[in-house]
Amino acid sequence: MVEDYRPGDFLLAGPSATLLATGCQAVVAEPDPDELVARVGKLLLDTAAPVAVGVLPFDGDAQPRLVIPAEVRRGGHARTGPTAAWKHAPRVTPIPEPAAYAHAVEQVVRRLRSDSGLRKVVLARAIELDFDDAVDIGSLLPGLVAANPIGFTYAADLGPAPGGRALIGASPELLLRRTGDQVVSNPLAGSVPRGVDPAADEKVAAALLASAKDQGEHRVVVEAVVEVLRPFCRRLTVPAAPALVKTPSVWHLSTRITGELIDPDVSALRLAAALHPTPAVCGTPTAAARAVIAEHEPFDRGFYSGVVGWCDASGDGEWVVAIRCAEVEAARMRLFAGAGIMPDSVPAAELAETDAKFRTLLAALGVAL
Ligand SMILES: C=C(O[C@H]1C=CC=C(C(=O)O)[C@@H]1O)C(=O)O
Repeated sequence: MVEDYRPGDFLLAGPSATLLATGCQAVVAEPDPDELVARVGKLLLDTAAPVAVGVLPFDGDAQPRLVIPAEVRRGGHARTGPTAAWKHAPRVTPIPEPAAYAHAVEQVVRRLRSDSGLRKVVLARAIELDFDDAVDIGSLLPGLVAANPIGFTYAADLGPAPGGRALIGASPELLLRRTGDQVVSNPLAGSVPRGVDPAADEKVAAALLASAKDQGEHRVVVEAVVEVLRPFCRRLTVPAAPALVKTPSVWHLSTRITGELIDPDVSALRLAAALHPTPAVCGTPTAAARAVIAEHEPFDRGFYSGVVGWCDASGDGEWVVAIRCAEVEAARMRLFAGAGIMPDSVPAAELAETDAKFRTLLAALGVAL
């Protein structure tokens, strides 16, 4: 099914299910979450479409893009495919330069140490890749799925632009899945680049699990997710300590939170909108962290660190955090990667972590930094 993706389609290929949506009956771009949920719900009933699909941006005032597709195909875990071979290396423009990012981390660390009200800020950087020819997203997706079997590979159309505009990525982070009255959220935070050989890899993973800085960085995310979900759930199960999960390039601390809804009419989209943005992509407290991000990131995040997924008329759905991704427009790709900054963060380590996060897409592109 992944091989059938065409520009303009929506794809979400996860560990157990794949969804490919084509065509467009309607678009909802309403930023107000309550209004968005209501409009999508009404359109799903009016059109009898099986699902709505799309993306919410990082910025709460910006327009989301949810689509009622014309046709939807669903299957199990996607089959894997070969990595695309790129003929020419792209021109690479970091935004900002790596040294400037490290400097910004240093300034945010200083701020976190002096402002007791601010606990965590996620600071991101971008890399622009300019190719000679328009990027063929369809040829990238099979390799991305193959390389990220436990993650969620996605491609979402971002609306009209000459040559199209899309968000593509492979996220390891499930924001929210609702199946009937059962909900699951699997926040990730606290990361380290994978080791170069098995022994080194084991060592960095053990160090991550033992790191007070990473445990603290993870804890604020779990606390925030629990605080949002608690009022909606009659039962919420939260493991006492995080587990380790790995992507091909990064180890993460991970907590799988499960719950049972009090009111099964609360949709997956409503819950995802309530959770977004968690401190895994923004910080704590949210408003203060947003302000620090606006001050230090020299670009608009757009849909990076937003939410991507689907929901149906019954309220079921699956929404993942839009990370390890790039916005693609014609021959240009803008890749994003962020890291959770804590008062004891080391700028060089956060820079290395974002480098490793970029590798999710760079590996699929066959591009080395
Ligand atoms: C913000 C990103 O990752 C988040 C998810 C997992 C681990 C993270 C971390 O350890 O900083 C981030 O919170 C990103 O990949 O751009």
